[in-house]
Amino acid sequence: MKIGIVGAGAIGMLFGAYLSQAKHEVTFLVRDINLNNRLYIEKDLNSTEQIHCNLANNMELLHSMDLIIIAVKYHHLNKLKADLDRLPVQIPLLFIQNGLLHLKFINQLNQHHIAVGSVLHGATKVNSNTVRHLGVGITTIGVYKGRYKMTNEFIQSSSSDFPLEITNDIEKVVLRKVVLNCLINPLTTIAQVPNGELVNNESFHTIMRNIYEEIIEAFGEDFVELSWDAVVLLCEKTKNNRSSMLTDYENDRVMEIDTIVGALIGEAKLRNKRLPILHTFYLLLTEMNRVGEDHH
Ligand SMILES: NC(=O)C1=CN([C@@H]2O[C@H](COP(=O)(O)OP(=O)(O)OC[C@H]3O[C@@H](n4cnc5c(N)ncnc54)[C@H](OP(=O)(O)O)[C@@H]3O)[C@@H](O)[C@H]2O)C=CC1
Ligand SMILES: CC(C)(CO)C(=O)C(=O)O
Repeated sequence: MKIGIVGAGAIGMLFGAYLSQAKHEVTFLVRDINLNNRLYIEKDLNSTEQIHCNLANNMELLHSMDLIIIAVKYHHLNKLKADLDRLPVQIPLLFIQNGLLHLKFINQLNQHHIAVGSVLHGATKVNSNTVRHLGVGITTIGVYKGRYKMTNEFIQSSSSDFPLEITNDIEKVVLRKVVLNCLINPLTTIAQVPNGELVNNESFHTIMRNIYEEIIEAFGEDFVELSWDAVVLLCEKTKNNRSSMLTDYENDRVMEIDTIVGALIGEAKLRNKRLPILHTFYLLLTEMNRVGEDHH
C-alpha cells in the first residue's frame, strides 16, 4: 500500500518504520523538507534499523495514497484542517491521537472513511532522524466514520513488535486509553520521571492508585473497563519511556492537557461527578504549560 503519514514525530516515525518493514511505501508529510529521508528506529540499545521512506512538504503529494495516518498532536490538527478539506474524500484517514477532543475535530471533516486508533506503544524521538521504541504495545483500530474496513493488506502488517487489532467499539477503547493517559501522563510530568517509576516508587504508586479509584468511582467499573493490573502492566511495559506529555514539557512544547485531562474531567462533569485529584493536576499542568514554539 502507499501510506502517507502526517507528522514524523515519535509515533509517526514508529508507525512509518514498522509499516515500511512490512513492505508498504511510506511517505511522511513534514514541515521541514530539509530533513534527511534516512530515518532510524532504535529497538534496543544494540539494534538500529534504517527506515526507507519518502518525504513531502505539501499535502497534495499525498493525494495518491491508499491510506493517510494523522500522527500529529491534537493541538496541531486545526492548522491541518484546510489541507484535509482539499484531500480527495475517498482517501481513508486513520487518526491515532491520545485524548478525546480529536473525535470532535474528525466530526467536522468531509472524508467518507475515517478510522481511529489507540496506541499503547512507548516511543520517543531522539533527534530529527531517530525514534527509540521504548515499549511494545498493541494498536487497536476501529471505524469511526463510514464503512471503511482496514484492509487485510494493512492488518497483515501486524508483527510481534507492532501488533495490530481491530475493534467494533473504538469509542470505548479510546475512553479506556484516555483513562490510562490520565493516570500516567500528568503524574510523570509533574514528578518528571519515566513511566516505570509510577509502579516502582511507593509514593507515586499510591497517588496513581488514588486517581484510579476516583475515576472508577465516577464512571463505574463497567464503563471504564480498565483493571488496576492493566494500568500497572502498561507502566511496566513502557517503563523506560518518558510520557508524551513529559517529553513535551521537557522540550518546551505545548502539552495535550485539555484533550486528555480536561476532557475526562468534562466527561465526569456530564455525570455530575468530580475528580478532585485529577482536577488539581489539571490546574498544576495548566500553570506548567509554558507556551512553546508550536502553540497552535
Ligand atoms: N510518544 C508516545 O509514546 C505516545 C504518543 N501517543 C500520541 O500520539 C500522538 C503523537 O504523539 P508523538 O508522536 O509523541 O508527538 P511528537 O510531538 O513527537 O510528534 C508530532 C509531530 O507532528 C509534526 N507536525 C505537527 N504539525 C504538522 C504539520 N502541519 N505538518 C507536518 N507535521 C506536523 C511535528 O513536527 P515538527 O517536528 O515540525 O514540530 C512533530 O514531529 C499524540 O496524540 C500522543 O498523545 C500515543 C501513544 C504513545
Ligand atoms: C502509552 C503511553 C503512556 C506511553 O508513554 C502514552 O500514551 C504516552 O506517553 O502518551
